[in-house]
Amino acid sequence: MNNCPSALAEPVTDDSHPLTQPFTGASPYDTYVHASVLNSLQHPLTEAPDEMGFLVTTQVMELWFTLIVYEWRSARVAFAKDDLHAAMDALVRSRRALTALNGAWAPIAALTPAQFNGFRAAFGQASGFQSAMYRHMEFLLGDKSSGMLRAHRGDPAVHEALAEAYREPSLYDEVLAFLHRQGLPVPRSVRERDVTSPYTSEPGVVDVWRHIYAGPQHHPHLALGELLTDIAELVTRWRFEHVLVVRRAMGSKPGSAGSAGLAWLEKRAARPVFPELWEVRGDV
Ligand code: HEM
Ligand SMILES: N[C@@H](CC(=O)c1ccccc1NC=O)C(=O)O
Repeated sequence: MNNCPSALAEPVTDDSHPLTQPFTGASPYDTYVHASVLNSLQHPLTEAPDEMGFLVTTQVMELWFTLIVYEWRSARVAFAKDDLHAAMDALVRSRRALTALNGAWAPIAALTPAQFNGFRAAFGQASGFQSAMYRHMEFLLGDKSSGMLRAHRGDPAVHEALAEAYREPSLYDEVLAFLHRQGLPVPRSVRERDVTSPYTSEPGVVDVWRHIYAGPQHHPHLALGELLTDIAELVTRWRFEHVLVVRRAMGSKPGSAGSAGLAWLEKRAARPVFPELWEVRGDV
């Protein structure tokens, strides 16, 4: 900290200015942020002018995935402790991160097939399909899949982190357990379900949300339902934006990971997140 009241008024080009005195070693900024590490991780494989934007966009999205996973895991812990305020605070932070994530498409949203082809061959079989942090997000949403976990077996550290998320209850499982402890009749079959199986819509859970949505409009449980709906919508918007970017850059060619490409992604994007929160709307 600089306590000299006149320091900011002096021209910073002056060699004696306190703001421009050299640091010893790395700056405190770099020590904290590791900007020099982050900014040394861009290694395009071609001279194609659009590759850097594609690489940085992907890296930026990975960082947002990390933050979203962090917030959902915090929310899950808070629900387990019946701390609705802490859980909602984490979910609100995750909603802002999701909004930023979705804004991150901009640099690559209008790649032409020729621009994308300029570097596509260079990354071989690499694909966002192999993103462990994206898969962690899906597992937290309840989208469990032993096959998607198995794909990471070759990388033990990554596999173990994902395997833990696979074995643990999802964020939505913890929300339903919380609502049950709040006195709402979440069916036993849901509370005692095998949490490693993918979550699918349950009529008894639609009933719980119907009770909440038909009740007082300023109840905290309804605010929770709306916050989860915002999150579900933003995840679905990310998936549909991805579909549009893919359609524009490569049409219906097969994907680099070996999927059918567009048709496969369209099917995945159509899966509802927190299904009962969408079904209940037709019942209120
Ligand atoms: C021009 C841009 C992009 C194209 C053409 C593209 C294309 C594809 C395709 C075809 C797939 C299907 C899997 C395969 O067979 O490869 C896929 C999956 C995926 N991509 Fe991209 N992608 C693009 C940008 C991104 C970016 C920036 C991210 C951010 C990390 C990303 C994340 C993912 C994820 C997470 C999946 C798996 C989706 C799932 O499992 O449902 N993609 N992408
Ligand atoms: N699946 C894409 C490749 C791809 O998207 C990708 C390749 C390397 C690093 C990140 C990627 N991002 C997202 O899928 C394709 O089929 O071309």
